[in-house]
Amino acid sequence: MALRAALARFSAAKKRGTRAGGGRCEDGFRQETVASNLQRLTAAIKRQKQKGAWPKALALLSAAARKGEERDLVAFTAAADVCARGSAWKAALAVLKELRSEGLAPDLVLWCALGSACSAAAQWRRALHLSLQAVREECLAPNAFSFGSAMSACSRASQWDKVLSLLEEAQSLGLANSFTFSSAITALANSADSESGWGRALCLWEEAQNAEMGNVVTFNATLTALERASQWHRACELLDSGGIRPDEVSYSSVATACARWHLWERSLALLSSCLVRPTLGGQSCLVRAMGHARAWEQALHHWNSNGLRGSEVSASTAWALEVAGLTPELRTFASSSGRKELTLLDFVQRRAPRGQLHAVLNEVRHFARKEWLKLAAGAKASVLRAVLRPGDAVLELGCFVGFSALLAAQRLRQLGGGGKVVSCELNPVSAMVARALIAWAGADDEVEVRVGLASDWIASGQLGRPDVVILDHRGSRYHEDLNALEPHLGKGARVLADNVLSPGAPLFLSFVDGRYDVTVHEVPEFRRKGRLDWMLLCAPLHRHARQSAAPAPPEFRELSAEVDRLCWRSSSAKVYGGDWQELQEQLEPVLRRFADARGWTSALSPRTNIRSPPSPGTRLWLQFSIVGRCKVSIAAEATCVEARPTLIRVAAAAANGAAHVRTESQASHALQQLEDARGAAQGAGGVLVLQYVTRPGRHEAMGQASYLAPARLKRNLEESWISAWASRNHGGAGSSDLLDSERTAVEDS
Ligand SMILES: C[S@@+](CC[C@H](N)C(=O)[O-])C[C@H]1O[C@@H](n2cnc3c(N)ncnc32)[C@H](O)[C@@H]1O
Repeated sequence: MALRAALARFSAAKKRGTRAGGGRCEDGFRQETVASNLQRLTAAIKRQKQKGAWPKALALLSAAARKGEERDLVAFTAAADVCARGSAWKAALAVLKELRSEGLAPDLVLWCALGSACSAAAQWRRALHLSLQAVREECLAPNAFSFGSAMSACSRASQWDKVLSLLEEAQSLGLANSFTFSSAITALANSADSESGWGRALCLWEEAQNAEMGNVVTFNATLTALERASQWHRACELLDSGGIRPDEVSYSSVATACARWHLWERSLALLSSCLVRPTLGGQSCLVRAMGHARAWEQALHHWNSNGLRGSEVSASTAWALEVAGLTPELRTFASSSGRKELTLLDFVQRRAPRGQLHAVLNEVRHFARKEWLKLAAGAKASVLRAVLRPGDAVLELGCFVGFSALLAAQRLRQLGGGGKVVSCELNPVSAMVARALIAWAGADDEVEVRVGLASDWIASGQLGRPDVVILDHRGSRYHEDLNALEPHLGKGARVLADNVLSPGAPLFLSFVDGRYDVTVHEVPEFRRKGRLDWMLLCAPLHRHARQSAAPAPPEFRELSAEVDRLCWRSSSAKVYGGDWQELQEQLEPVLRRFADARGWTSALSPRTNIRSPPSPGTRLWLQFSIVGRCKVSIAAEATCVEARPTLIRVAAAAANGAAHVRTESQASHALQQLEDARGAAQGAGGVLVLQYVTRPGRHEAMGQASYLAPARLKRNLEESWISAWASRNHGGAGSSDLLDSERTAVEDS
């Protein structure tokens, strides 16, 4: 509005100037400058949208304010749009605040942008409020777009009941359109109950058609609902019904529906009749269907003749060959990404002597200290090692470059040899590097890497009967893949799931409840200062004690969708640290409550055989760094509160301990004490599970000091000491204003 007013003033001034003989008056010149500054500012902000670079957009707004330049509703709306693209809902709300402080009032377009920002960040309640309620509070009337935006937010969060009631409301207000119908049908397609939702989706599609509100987007949403519910014949019928001209998405959905039933010939015919290039997802499904039918020649031909090199279809093609017993040259299927993995291979081969497994592992760790790699190293490696028993058949989902697979092989050797590790990896470059490293380490008899989706390998029935399953691929898939694996699990099987707390696997946590005996190991994340993670060790309960899997709570589904979204986004674009932190702050209390209520969090040390456990009440000298939220180093006297053959649990007072470590000499003194404690623990032949108490009676995060090597201990201690100092002096992260992390990011940018 302000921009429109400015432009109106500008053109009036211009007209006056023309009538006065063509010369510009001073006021006209000023108006022109204002208008052109505004245009420039808005254009600069809009340029950030593609990358979702919201800190830059906010910085541009701030810079304009600093220079005393005018900012109007259009510029603020553009900034909110960029925030929506970057899923930065807090930043979007900051834009609203700033707009109001300028004396401007938001319009419907801005409310929709704010709603979209919340929707993109899986904040569906906020999105609903901003798109509809807040609009009404401002005495504005929501339009069809407001409803569509609210519905798509609820749909993304799997709130399908809410979506359907919003559709009814929109219909009663005469505001339903193709967008609202598409949102409702998409919600049904995404519903956990898609098996029964497809009928409802078809009805809505007919309703939309009758009201002349059906378009290709609504049509495709209906096809997707049918595809997800495995209704391939109904999907084919709808495609042929002639109501709408199908596009590449329509063909790909139906082809995917057929491919799910391994009807690859039908799927191929559909994709071939599509005039535009079918989606990569559809082609990937087709090639996988060919793989399941062992039609590897057709898979290879399709991949070759459709120019699919370097695309996501490559992994499926490589899998189709491997599952048929062939060993394709993985380099052919590798895309250009994977520079880091190839550099790692070169690094290790230059430094570790061939055939020395131990040296290879060390060099991978060494490399990971310079360039971050997503490895289960450090304390996680100790948990992994402790789970293994002599002769175990290990199945790992998520091999990456083979670090944890090699660790498992090393442990099996230490346990007397025998056993085997099979590890699945989706990415051909990572799988290729893993194979090369395994061969270099001389462990190719013990470790086998399979390229392709874990679910495809499980469905192929070629993974044997594992004793130990390591889940380290994609948190949102753990429960489905484990469910498919269950019939193949050996007696006394153990399942070790990594990354359950960070980035998080809420659906898995819900899946194992009542079906597995669960222990949570809380461990520091490798090379991620201050971040704790959970490794879950799960043993299947006896058939009679086992409950059938209950549907996950809605909150868990929402959180899982958000974790997936951030992980997905981080593979192709920058995800700001604040976004991860915010997600973690939402996720952690929910998962902790769930695990605490079931008594899973009383961490059990996986190491067994403590020869002479101290009796309860014994005093032990301890020091350890708490790498959780509090970020304090502790040098403390502790009391043994429990001792079992597998565990020594101690309690220490954090406040006392923290006070000890203020100077460097105190830090080194504390380090010495920690070394003593470590020695004491090892002397007893066991593992210390350390607890600290922040409030009397309240036990929180645990660390496992005796797992840590002295050099690492020293680093941890010093780092934690510094951060403890920083948080004491600067107020700490926990108490910060809602928008602090965004502000910092803006300043950084
Ligand atoms: C965290 S890394 C694994 C790290 C490895 N376990 C280690 O500690 O050395 C996860 C890997 O899983 C792979 N992945 C993701 N989804 C997958 C799937 N559905 N099937 C197989 N591998 C998958 C990714 O490509 C990635 O390399």
